[in-house]
Amino acid sequence: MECADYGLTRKLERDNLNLNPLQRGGVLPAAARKALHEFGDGYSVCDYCDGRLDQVTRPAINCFLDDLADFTGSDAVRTVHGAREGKFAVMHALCERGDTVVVDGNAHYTTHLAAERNGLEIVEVPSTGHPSYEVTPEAYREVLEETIDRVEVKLAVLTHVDGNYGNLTDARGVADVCRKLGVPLLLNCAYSMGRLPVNLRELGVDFVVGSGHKSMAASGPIGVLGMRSEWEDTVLRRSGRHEKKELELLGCTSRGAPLATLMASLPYVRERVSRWDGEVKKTRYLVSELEDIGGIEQLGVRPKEHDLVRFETPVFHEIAASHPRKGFFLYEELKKRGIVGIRRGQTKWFKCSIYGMTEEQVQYVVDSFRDIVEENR
Ligand SMILES: Cc1ncc(COP(=O)(O)O)c(C=O)c1O
Repeated sequence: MECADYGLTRKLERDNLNLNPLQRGGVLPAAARKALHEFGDGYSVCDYCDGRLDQVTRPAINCFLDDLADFTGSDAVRTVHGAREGKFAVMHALCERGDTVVVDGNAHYTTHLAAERNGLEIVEVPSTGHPSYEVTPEAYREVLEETIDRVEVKLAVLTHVDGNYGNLTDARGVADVCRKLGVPLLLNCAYSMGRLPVNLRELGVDFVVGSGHKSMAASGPIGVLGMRSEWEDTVLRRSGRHEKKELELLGCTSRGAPLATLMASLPYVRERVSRWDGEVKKTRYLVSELEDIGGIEQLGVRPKEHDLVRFETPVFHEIAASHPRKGFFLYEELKKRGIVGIRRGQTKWFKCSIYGMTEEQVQYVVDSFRDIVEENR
């Protein structure tokens, strides 16, 4: 049945309240949906190209990149296919095979893969472990100093907000450490740029990467790579054969709808970032209400500084043990109430986000969890 049309519908996930953190920051506003339709054809932004994507004036990609540089506090900015491609490009430009990079213990798998594909050795800065899993500037300093005693460290990578616990790291603190030790720092902002204020200059980092489809209301795949001017010659160096083309970007990155949606969403994203404090407040409310039910506990740093929350949920695990639907009961009870995004069959823990929901919707989510516990305990 699904194979006939390849199952190309996501009505369930789109029309219900979706708690999956991955899905909350990439929802398109009306202007981006219009741009998606307008620029859906193949090379749709290339009608008036003179050889460089970042210099196209119709649509005004050149002006958009100036605005994006301003938005991220970068000297130079380019679009890439995703946060991972941004990390890969910087590692590729700065490092040789066999070089060493230092990354935090909460790094996303794509940081590891970018390093692995570049043939780099990874040294990890451990987190504090259960229950807060915090990565501190102090731990960063210790690992960097130890590593620098042995080998040259070509690059440090810090996950601004990680995808497991939603911990917001002290980027400025880590940047101070890196600057003192002479190591360039790339900040992975996949879960922050487009949700909360991120400014390369103010944070004192060398590079920022963002993810359009994760946190910037773009259809994707698309990402953002911002840098200080001193890295432009290295990261944006040109091809020997095709003098206009930037080598690390393989000439051009996204050439159509993903870029058009990112562009259309920038004014909306700029505005929503200014309301970040309200998002944090809603998330803290969710945590306090769910913990109040009993048998539900937030992991990660407290109080929350980001909308992604990981909960340990022994109460749901205990219910599952004697429930006729076993571990599937939670997914099914939520679905009955129009809530999706918690993995089927999973009851020991879950990750969720209420980013962008109204206060009424948040209250509905809270009440639903409370009812499910009361009706099944
Ligand atoms: C912290 C973090 N970094 C990077 C990524 C990957 O982003 P992209 O899909 O833009 O490469 C993710 C995606 O889940 C993430 O959570």
